[in-house]
Amino acid sequence: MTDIDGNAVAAEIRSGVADCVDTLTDAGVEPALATVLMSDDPASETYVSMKQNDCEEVGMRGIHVDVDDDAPAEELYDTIDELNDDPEVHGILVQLPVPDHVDTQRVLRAIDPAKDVDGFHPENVGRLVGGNARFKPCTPHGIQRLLAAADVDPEGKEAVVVGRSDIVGKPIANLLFGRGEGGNATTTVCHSRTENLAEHTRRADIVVAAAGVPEMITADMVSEGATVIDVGINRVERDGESTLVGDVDYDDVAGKAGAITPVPGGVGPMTRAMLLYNTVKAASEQHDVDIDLP
Ligand SMILES: Nc1nc(=O)c2c([nH]1)NC[C@@H]1CN(c3ccc(C(=O)N[C@@H](CCC(=O)O)C(=O)O)cc3)C=[N+]21
Repeated sequence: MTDIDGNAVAAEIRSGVADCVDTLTDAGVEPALATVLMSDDPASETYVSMKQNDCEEVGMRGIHVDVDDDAPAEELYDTIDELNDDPEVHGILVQLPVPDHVDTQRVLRAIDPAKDVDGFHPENVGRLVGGNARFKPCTPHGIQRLLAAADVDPEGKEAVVVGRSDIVGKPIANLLFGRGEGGNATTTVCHSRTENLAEHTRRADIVVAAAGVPEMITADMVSEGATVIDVGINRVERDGESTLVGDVDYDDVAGKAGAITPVPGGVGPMTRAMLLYNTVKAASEQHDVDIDLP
């Protein structure tokens, strides 16, 4: 079994992004990512600060806006409008989830599609489904890069996605069955109402676990030599301590899989790297500066 090292692949992407930042800066464009947080959840705070640290590492400008979690929803919509109108901001990410009194769909529609580096605006979702993506959503794009790094070409293979979320399950399925590099797999999407899940996953050459259920994928559910991509980030109590586990029972599955992504150090760092990638892409398109994307 090979571990697919997300930290290493992400570091390569960041290095390529840093070169793009230099090219843009030389052309007089200082690429900038704005993160917006309307939550007091400590995990969300951690993720946003990691994204800001990533910006710093590649020499990109990072702007952070905090909106009080019990402020009126209008305050978030106004913040987004201001960032849309600011020509020095190229990418906007509103950390999800937002509080219950805020309409998530309205937030996603409010972001200028040209600055929508998450790829969640309906226009960008439509383009992805139409096979003409502007910004590939960060986690699915990161997964494609991890498969490529592990020399796994999905073309003609059986891929099974477990989970049908808008941010991972749906877009990764579209990329896996779609035409183009990293696609052309025969793709099945399983979810909470799937009967005989294991029958599906056992047929898979590639399993993408994105259900949000801690360690639900066990060795009996995967075929010998399969590639297993673990998208889960679940904080659980183990022996009185809080630890991070994926949707895959790593210790069980590692002995059977051909290649597997660990948690942490697999998909997570790739999600963040592809966010930087989308931000330099956004800046290059907004200012018509050619860059060599990694
Ligand atoms: N608009 C929006 N876009 C997102 O992309 C988005 C979001 N909202 N809301 C929350 C989820 C979650 N997410 C993660 C990204 C990286 C790690 C990550 O880098 N994890 C590290 C370690 C994490 C740790 O130690 O806690 C790893 O897996 O190695 C985790 C979680 C992005 N999300």
